Amino acid sequence: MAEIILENLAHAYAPGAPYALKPLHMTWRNGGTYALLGPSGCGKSTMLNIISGLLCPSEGRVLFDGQDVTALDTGKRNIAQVFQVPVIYKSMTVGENLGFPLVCRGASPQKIKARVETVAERLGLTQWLKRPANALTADMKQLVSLGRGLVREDVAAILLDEPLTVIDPQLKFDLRRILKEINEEFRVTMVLVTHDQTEALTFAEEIVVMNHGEVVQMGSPTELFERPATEHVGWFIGSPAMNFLPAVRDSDRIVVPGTALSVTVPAALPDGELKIGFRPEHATLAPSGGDLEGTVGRIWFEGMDEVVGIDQGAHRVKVRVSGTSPARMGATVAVSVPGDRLCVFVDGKRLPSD
Ligand SMILES: Nc1ncnc2c1ncn2[C@@H]1O[C@H](COP(=O)(O)OP(=O)(O)OP(=O)(O)O)[C@@H](O)[C@H]1O
Repeated sequence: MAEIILENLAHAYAPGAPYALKPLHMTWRNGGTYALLGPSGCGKSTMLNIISGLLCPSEGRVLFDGQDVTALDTGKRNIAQVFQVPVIYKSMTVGENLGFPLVCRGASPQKIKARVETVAERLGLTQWLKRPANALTADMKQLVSLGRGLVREDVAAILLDEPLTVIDPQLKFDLRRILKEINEEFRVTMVLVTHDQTEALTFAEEIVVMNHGEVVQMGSPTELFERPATEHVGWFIGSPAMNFLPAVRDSDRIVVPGTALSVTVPAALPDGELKIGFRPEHATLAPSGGDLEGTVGRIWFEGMDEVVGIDQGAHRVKVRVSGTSPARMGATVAVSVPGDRLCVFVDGKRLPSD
């Protein structure tokens, strides 16, 4: 288990090529759970491969518990990795697969047996231990891959590169729970790469949101939801996405024209395109009054809630309503948002409000 520091790290795949990973500096807590979240091509795998030692960064250093491991290859970093496609040794049984990392490190047969049994029990693999691993379904093979990552108690970190993609939805849910339980029990640092926000938000204590090779925000699920650093995070985290309405400065207020939505101009307001953003969860509907009025243009379900899309001028504002809303298509409705839930964005970046 290790604290991981990415010190002034950056990566370009060729001299003079644009950064695949733009310069960053961050510290990951010993025993923490982290998710690298972002769209395809944003640099998640580049960052994970630098941590695992598959890739040497073009700038900066990787430190495990203060030790510079930048030049060490994967085998010397004492990490466990689980990939998108299950990796199993076809000629071995499930039990032999699970125990293999311990065999390679010369552990005693008693130690291997005890540890394999513990991990197998955790993952629901006990009844399969003596079966050939090759006969398993893709789901089960991925469980074995995961189990091999967990069998060593001394690993610095477990790196999980989209390991749940091949897993069936119900098992996915169970596996996320199992991963969290394992983290709580063994306090091993875990890093999950995913492009699925639900996976990231339910697994990790801290999420690193990436876009175009840049870390745009690192924070807890609540921080990302309540205080998105950029418009991109507001769009990417939350379902439905945050509402954004164009705004203008009107003496000492920032206002959304044609509405009563407004925020006091902060002491320092940089020049740039202004928007006011708010979460659909923080808005409420009323028959009239409110901060803006519009026409109901769409209603759809999100789990147990209903989302009402209200057309206001050229914009559609989404309001999340618990249960079934009284709103009807084509009706005029009013939307209210508490002032402390409004966020101001300048050129896509949120102005700090606290
Ligand atoms: N070996 C390589 N050589 C050159 N460019 C690369 C290489 N690997 C990745 N890239 C580029 O680096 C950028 C980041 O890629 P990366 O694979 O890290 O993104 P990602 O977020 O993991 O994407 P995905 O979710 O699709 O795996 C992309 O523009 C990609 O084309």
